[in-house]
Amino acid sequence: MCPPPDQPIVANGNGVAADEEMVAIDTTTPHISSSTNGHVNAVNETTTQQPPAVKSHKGVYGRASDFLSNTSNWKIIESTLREGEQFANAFFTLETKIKIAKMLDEFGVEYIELTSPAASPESKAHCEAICKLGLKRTKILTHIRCHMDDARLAVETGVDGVDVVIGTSSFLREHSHGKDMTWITKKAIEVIEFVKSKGIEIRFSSEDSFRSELVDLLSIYRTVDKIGVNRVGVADTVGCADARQVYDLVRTLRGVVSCDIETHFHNDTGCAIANAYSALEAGATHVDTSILGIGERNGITPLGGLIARMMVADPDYVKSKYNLSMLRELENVVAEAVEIQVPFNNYITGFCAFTHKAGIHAKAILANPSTYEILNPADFGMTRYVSIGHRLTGWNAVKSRVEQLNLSMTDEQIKDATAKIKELADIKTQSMEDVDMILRIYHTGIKTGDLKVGQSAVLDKLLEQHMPSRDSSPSGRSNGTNGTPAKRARIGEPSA
Ligand SMILES: CC(=O)SCCNC(=O)CCNC(=O)[C@H](O)C(C)(C)COP(=O)(O)OP(=O)(O)OC[C@H]1O[C@@H](n2cnc3c(N)ncnc32)[C@H](O)[C@@H]1OP(=O)(O)O
Ligand SMILES: O=C(O)CCC(=O)C(=O)O
Ligand SMILES: [Zn+2]
Repeated sequence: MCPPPDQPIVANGNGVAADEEMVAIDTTTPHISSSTNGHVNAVNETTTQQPPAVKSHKGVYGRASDFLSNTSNWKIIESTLREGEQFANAFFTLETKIKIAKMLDEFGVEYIELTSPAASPESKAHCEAICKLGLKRTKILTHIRCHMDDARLAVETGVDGVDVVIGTSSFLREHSHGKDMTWITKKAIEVIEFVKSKGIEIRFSSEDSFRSELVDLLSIYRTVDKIGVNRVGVADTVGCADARQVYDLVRTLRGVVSCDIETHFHNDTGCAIANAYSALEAGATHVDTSILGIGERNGITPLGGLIARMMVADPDYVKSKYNLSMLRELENVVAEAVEIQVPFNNYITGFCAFTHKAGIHAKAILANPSTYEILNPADFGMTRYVSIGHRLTGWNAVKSRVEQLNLSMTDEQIKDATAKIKELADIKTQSMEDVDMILRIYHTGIKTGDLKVGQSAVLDKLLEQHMPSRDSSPSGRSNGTNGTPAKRARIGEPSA
């Protein structure tokens, strides 16, 4: 089937190959999705001769210690409604919290964590209301201080579990709660035993773990493990840890406790996703996330970023657990609720996450998307685009458009037309409409014999006749969100 001439080109997507079989693209039946401003949508569906995107981690880089790795066996503790509420702009009404909680349930996260009922009367009421929703899959946790008053409130709300935290670094022991390790251990035991007596899950976490003494950490984790916590938590509260430090601490802890290990990473120094991955490699079982990474200061491991990372490690596992096509909507709902825009370079859903521009990239992407993509946009209900109306374009990308427009042109003619597109794009980015018009005028000129290859001056004249009032304002520019600003190509919209 030929694409309608007013639509951009789509090859059909395959992206990451899950096994090592050779697969390749069928470009004979291009699918169409709409775009403007010089973007070709490129998605290839039928695959033959396509190499695997990455070799299996263990297959290529296998290390003796990889028996510890949980990169194919991990759970999400989604904390948008707790850590996320600590984001400067966040004010969640009950209605918004319910909407987010239901969407997270549908997405498939294993846990959601809610703000402490001790925070305010509304926080307690919200916690109770969310517990009454009867979510299908997701368990509900609340997050409290290591304090009996908080614990009593928490167990009254109907939650499935309680996450208890207390700072163990000297900074927090001296300047936050003022308690020593003996007091902390005693109080932790009291709180844990109380929560356990109610028959719900209990996790104990040491805030600021990476600036705490290892001996203190291991001692308290061992104690709480012995009395039967479901999980211990490691928290990089100030975002100071690197992936190697995370690996070392979690691997050590894995040898000390038998319970699950939850991890929580702040992103102050840009390591939150890498640290979460490293923790899983070292044997952690749970990762805390928030949508778009919102949280205290610049936040924590973003849900979408973690998913992107884990898709590379084990796509089948991730796809089997989570409803990935919901990611974009979840992010949009949260972005709107906290009045921010989805960043232009957001993992998976950023407006240019699957847009390819340079001619060298465009040619290869059109031949096989795995050349320049490690993630397949179709897995997330997203669309791949190739941008063509700019000075970095190449004749192969233009050829795709020519074919989509069903114009009959030789390679030599396409190269000639490409030179004109580049010349014009040196002045301003060309919209898809501009590109189409240039190609059509070129094609007609060639057919009628008015134009020969290389006759730039004649082509200029024809263009002038047919496109006399071409808009010279910049076009094809995005405002950098995954929304739909008026003048830009509809980049990154979910595929039909
Ligand atoms: C790293 C994190 O993100 S941890 C989670 C952070 N979450 C929150 O803070 C939830 C929202 N917080 C609140 O609503 C309030 O801070 C409350 C209700 C928890 C406490 O409010 P207040 O009693 O007014 O105390 P305030 O917030 O000023 O100070 C914290 C108090 O908790 C104590 N504290 C701090 N951390 C802990 C802890 N992990 N376990 C036990 N006590 C703690 C401090 O010593 C201080 O006690 P103080 O009354 O003796 O000074
Ligand atoms: O409870 C935890 O493990 C983490 C608490 C927290 O938000 C932090 O330490 O940054
Ligand atoms: Zn945090």
